[in-house]
Parts: sequence; C-alpha cells; structure tokens
Amino acid sequence: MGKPPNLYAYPSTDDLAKSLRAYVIDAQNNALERHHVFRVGVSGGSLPKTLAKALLQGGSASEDDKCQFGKWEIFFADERAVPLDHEDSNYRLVKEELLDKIPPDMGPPTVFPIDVNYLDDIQEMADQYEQTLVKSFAARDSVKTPMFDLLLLGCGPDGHTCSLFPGSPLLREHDAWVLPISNSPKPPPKRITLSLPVAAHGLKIAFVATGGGKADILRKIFDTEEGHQLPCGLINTLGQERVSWFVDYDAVNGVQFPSRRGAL
Ligand SMILES: O=C1O[C@H](COP(=O)(O)O)[C@@H](O)[C@H](O)[C@H]1O
Repeated sequence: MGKPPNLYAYPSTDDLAKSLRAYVIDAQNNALERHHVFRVGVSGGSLPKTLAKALLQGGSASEDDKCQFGKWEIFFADERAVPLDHEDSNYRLVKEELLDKIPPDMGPPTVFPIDVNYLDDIQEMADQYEQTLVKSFAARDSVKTPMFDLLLLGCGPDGHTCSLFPGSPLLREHDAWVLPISNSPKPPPKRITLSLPVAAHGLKIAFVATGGGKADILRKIFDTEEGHQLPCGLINTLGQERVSWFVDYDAVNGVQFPSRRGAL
C-alpha cells in the first residue's frame, strides 16, 4: 500500500496560489534537470485563473524560483471540440488567462492545441492528439503510457476530471491515450480527453479546487467509498502520493480525510 494523496488547504486563493507556484516550479526544475523540457497537461474550467495567479506573480530573484516558460510544452488534459476562439474552448481560456500575459522575457511556451480540422470527427481528433503526444513522449522515452512531468487538473461538482465523467464507459479504456466523447453530460457534448491511465500516470498530479461549491463533492471523494469510484477518486487511488490537492478552506469545509493540511 502506497501513501495517500496530499491535501493542502489554505485560507484564501492568494495563499493557495503561492504554494501552487512553489510546487509547479519544483516540478519544472526537476523535469529540466532530467530531460531539459517540462511537459505539462492543463485543464480548463476554474483552473487556468488560479494557475495564472500562481505563475504570473513575481517570485524571488533567484534562478531556482523562475518559471522558464520557454522550456515548457503545454498539452490539454481535455478539450472541447470547438474552434480555438470559441467561448467554450479550454485553449482560449488558458490563452486569455495565462499565455497572453506571460512577459516576453519568460517565454513563450510551446503549446499543443487540438487540430480544428477535425471538429466534425472527434475520433480522428482524439487520434491526432494522441499522435501529438506520441511525437513528444514516445520519441523521447519509448514509453507505453506517457508520463507528464505535471498534470494540473480540475474537479467538477460531480467528481469529473478532464472530460472523464462518473460512470462513463471511457473509464474502462486501458489502451488509448486520448479518447473522444460525444455525449458529455456537461456542455458542450463533443470533447476529447486524456484516458484514465494517462491522467493517473503523471509524475506529479495536482488538483486545484476552490470555493464552497466544491465542498460536497470533496467530502464525497475523500470520505466515502462511493467517492473513490468517481473519476477524481480513481486518480487518487491510482496516483497515491503523486497526487496533491490544492484547495481553499471553503472547498474543504467538513472533509474528514486525515491527511496533512496547510502550508506545503
Ligand atoms: O468541463 C470541464 O470541467 C472541469 C472542471 O471545471 P471546474 O470549472 O469545475 O473547475 C475542467 O477541469 C475541465 O478541463 C473542463 O473541460
């Protein structure tokens, strides 16, 4: 039995952002030491705003405390099958919240959006995105399952993460790296998503959840057997101590999970 996931709770999103920054920079520095590139999978939803707060704040003057965005490869943990400038696009959200605000001397990162030529064929879109991962990961590492240096994930109010929804047959897929979904319970219906084995295989996996609207689902995920079967719960079980949750006090209100709290 490995160790359980880490749960770090903070009084405010400002405090959370400081700690998330330190965690991301540590993951970045370790990755750059290992293979000179930092491969990150990001989600949409509420995450990009908090992430931007974390990464765009000034750190100390030290080299070890800098986001070296020029060495980042950014992939999408899930994406909606819409044009890149559509209001539902996760790419657009990450671009507006983070990418467009990176000072020129810190970047730019290499970003891998979906291929919008396949908006009407999401199986093909998923296959193409998988090929994008193959080019970046398998070419370098010859791996069966790609291991992101860091996955930054959200947690929906139903316990979904990426576009892996509770009870979906996609949760049983073991071979594909990227999957199409045509009937997402949350609009828009057509999406692609990392599969569960890939989403659970990150070297580091961070969930970010803020606000009282997340408290019910976090209680379920951490404190009930039923919650362990939800997509976020499955990643907790598979990822164990590689998983860290960054939450504010409102989101974690009433959670009993007896893990470490407070500062990282
Ligand atoms: O639809 C999605 O929802 C999840 C969770 O979003 P949140 O707004 O509740 O944080 C998000 O992680 C995912 O990328 C997105 O496509």
